[in-house]
Amino acid sequence: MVQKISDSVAARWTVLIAVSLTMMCGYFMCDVMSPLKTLLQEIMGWDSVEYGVFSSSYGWLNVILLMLIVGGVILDKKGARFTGVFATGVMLIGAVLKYYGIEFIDPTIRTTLPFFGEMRLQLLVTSLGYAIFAFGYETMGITATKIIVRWFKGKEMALALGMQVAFARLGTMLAMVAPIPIYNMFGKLSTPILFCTVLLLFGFAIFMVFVVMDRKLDKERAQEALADDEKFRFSDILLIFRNRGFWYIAMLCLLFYAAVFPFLKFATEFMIIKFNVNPEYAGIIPGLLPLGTLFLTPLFGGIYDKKGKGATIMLIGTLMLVGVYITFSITGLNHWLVAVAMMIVLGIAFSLVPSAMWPSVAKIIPMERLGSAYALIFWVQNIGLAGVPLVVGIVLDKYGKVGDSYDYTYPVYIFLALCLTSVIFALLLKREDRVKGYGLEKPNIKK
Ligand SMILES: C[C@H](N)C(=O)N[C@@H](CCCCN)C(=O)O
Repeated sequence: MVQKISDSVAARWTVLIAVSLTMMCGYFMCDVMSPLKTLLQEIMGWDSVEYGVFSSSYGWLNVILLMLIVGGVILDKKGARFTGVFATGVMLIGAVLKYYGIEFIDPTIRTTLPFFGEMRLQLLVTSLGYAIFAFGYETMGITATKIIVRWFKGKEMALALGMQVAFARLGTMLAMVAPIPIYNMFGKLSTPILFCTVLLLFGFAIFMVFVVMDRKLDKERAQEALADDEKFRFSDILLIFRNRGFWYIAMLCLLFYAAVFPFLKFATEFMIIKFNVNPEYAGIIPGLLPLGTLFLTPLFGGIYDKKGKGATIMLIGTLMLVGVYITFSITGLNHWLVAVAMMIVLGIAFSLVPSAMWPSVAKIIPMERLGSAYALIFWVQNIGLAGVPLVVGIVLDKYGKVGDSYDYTYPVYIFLALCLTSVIFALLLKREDRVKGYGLEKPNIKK
């Protein structure tokens, strides 16, 4: 008897690896500029506000123009194969524009824009590139999540989602560790971006493996005449909006991620200033964060699959993050070993919450609305990812300037406030689960 592709362990893990590799390349590109903040300042003359504007351009299309929601609708209407190819193509276009901005535009040329006023042309073009990239990247993120749920539901779903996040962290780790050595080797700020762009091309090619396999799965499902559980209806969005559990998890996602990813954008400089780490190696300490999550996210995902306790896992993760920022806020604690220890704790927290959060969405929202639900959650989350770096950049510039350097006290308070609020939403989610019986505390694998 020929084995069905939907039952094949090898097939679903091949799909997972292909999709995860594509995403990994995206994660590399997403944070490649973070370790270069100080160099952007020294070589191009960008200040912290300009760096904040660049980082917040992540949300220009996704949040302000609602393109991320459009991405979710495209996914639910056109399917994962089309959307994945489209999104990866968009990432590539954005990456090329970002490279062009840094490599070819003279940083002293200024331009005037309605609303924005006067700004560097280089900053504008690079930010536009980043905004376009972010649209493709986030759309690919929801696509990858839906693909994994489709191939793994009722099986090792949290482990698979955890593995995808692990690959993603590998991309972030590369972004923390590789740009400065690449810059030192070639002497150009644009070379790390070029390097990522070439990797993205590789990611595009590898996604085709998924396309081929998913076509086979579609044929098989058509023969079995499965229900049209993946058709999108606009009324679905309203149903999602009315779900309180959805809002708790979306708010938790917004606050928790806003306390981690935007911190990474400043982490290299923070290590240099607060912990006196040599700038040459300063990217290595934040690079420890993704390194830990690489192994722990699938581990915690596996625990959730087998033992449950999803809501508790998220609560513990948020509490650990609070501990990290309290430690960062203590003035006298500035030995580099403290930084290393806190990055490890942050890594554990950053494994706990995502490992339980993403599979939990699939327990709160039914499959046919999942693409839109993930898109909405990503949209809410993007408000923080785009807004917090801008706020931090402005706060640093206005209140943190100490000569040529910065005092990070207020930014640390901002991150602390975010994770303290995330604890409240983790508690609310746990209570809602008890009331509504979503099964967040139950295992994912059905016996
Ligand atoms: C940044 C992106 N919107 C995001 O939230 N990524 C998550 C992973 C979500 C997908 C899980 N399959 C992350 O933790 O990086």
